[in-house]
Amino acid sequence: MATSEITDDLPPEFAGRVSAATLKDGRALIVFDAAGLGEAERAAIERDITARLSARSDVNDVRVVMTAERKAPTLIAIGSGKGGVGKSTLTANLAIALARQGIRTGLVDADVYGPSQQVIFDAEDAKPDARDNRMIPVETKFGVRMLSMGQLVAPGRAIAWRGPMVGNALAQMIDAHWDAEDVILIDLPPGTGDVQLTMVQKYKPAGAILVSTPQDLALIDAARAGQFFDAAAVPVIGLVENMAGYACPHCGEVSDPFGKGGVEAAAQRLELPFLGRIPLDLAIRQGSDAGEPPAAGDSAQAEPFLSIAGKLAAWISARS
Ligand SMILES: Nc1ncnc2c1ncn2[C@@H]1O[C@H](COP(=O)(O)OP(=O)(O)OP(=O)(O)O)[C@@H](O)[C@H]1O
Repeated sequence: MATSEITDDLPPEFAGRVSAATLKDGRALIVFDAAGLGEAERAAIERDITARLSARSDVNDVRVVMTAERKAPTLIAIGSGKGGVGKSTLTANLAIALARQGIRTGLVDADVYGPSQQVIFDAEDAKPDARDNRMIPVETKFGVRMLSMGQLVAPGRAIAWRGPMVGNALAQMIDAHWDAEDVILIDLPPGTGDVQLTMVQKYKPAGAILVSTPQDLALIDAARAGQFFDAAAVPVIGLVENMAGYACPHCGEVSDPFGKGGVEAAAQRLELPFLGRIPLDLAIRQGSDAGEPPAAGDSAQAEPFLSIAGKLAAWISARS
């Protein structure tokens, strides 16, 4: 659906103030520059836009974002000491869970070595547009807009990038048109490399969440990543244990292939909050691979993500 078709339904005097108008899967998003307008006038315009667009048969949800007094979105980094521990899975599901709690959430996939968010979000073919030389995040069907390293380069090429290119790509994604978001989750590559350095030097996140499996080695690396954020004065919001407790789909018996409780014990030792435990569950992997992240549904697999998102939301609201 062409953008001009939704703006056609708005009064002509709004034209100069509408900085973005998109319609995807029935969800209309209008970003309105409300500079200089009073509270009552802004509210009246918001009501007017909502009423006009809701009247369309192809619209079932309208979001109007007034931009004049917007603060920059809160950046939250999701990191891990080593790869493959479920950082991307956690980031995607947390973003969706936050959005379900009414927090306008975006996602930046900065995992240069293995960007995977387009797959999880079922947005593999989406390519971001640009306006005023800045990228426009891609809409997804989960109410979370996103940008990914995987959208900037051909598959498999990113791994050859060197520091400055990585920093540049990160800058493009963070400086994009995040006009509609209050919070942006950043899926970092594992470890403490170029992306993390650029992040803390140029785009210091408000806080970081670290994810680890309960294995000793993963935990040692997670502690190291924690020290890195600590040294950069980025508060660690807490630790998440992933892939703990495997429930056999056949007999239901719960076993602990990587041990259990190690992350909670490590959090205690490091004097960091423990945010929750996500079981090793085939349905989580299958949902991610199929572009159906569990946090978007109401299955038991959604529950740990919703609970951790609730703690993150509380942390964010306590600091603002
Ligand atoms: N709790 C879980 N239960 C089952 N499978 C999981 C779970 N968490 C993650 N996975 C699966 O494990 C694999 C690795 O997860 P993911 O890509 O999220 O890890 P990562 O830490 O981001 O890895 P990388 O750093 O390599 O990108 C994926 O196939 C994912 O679907």
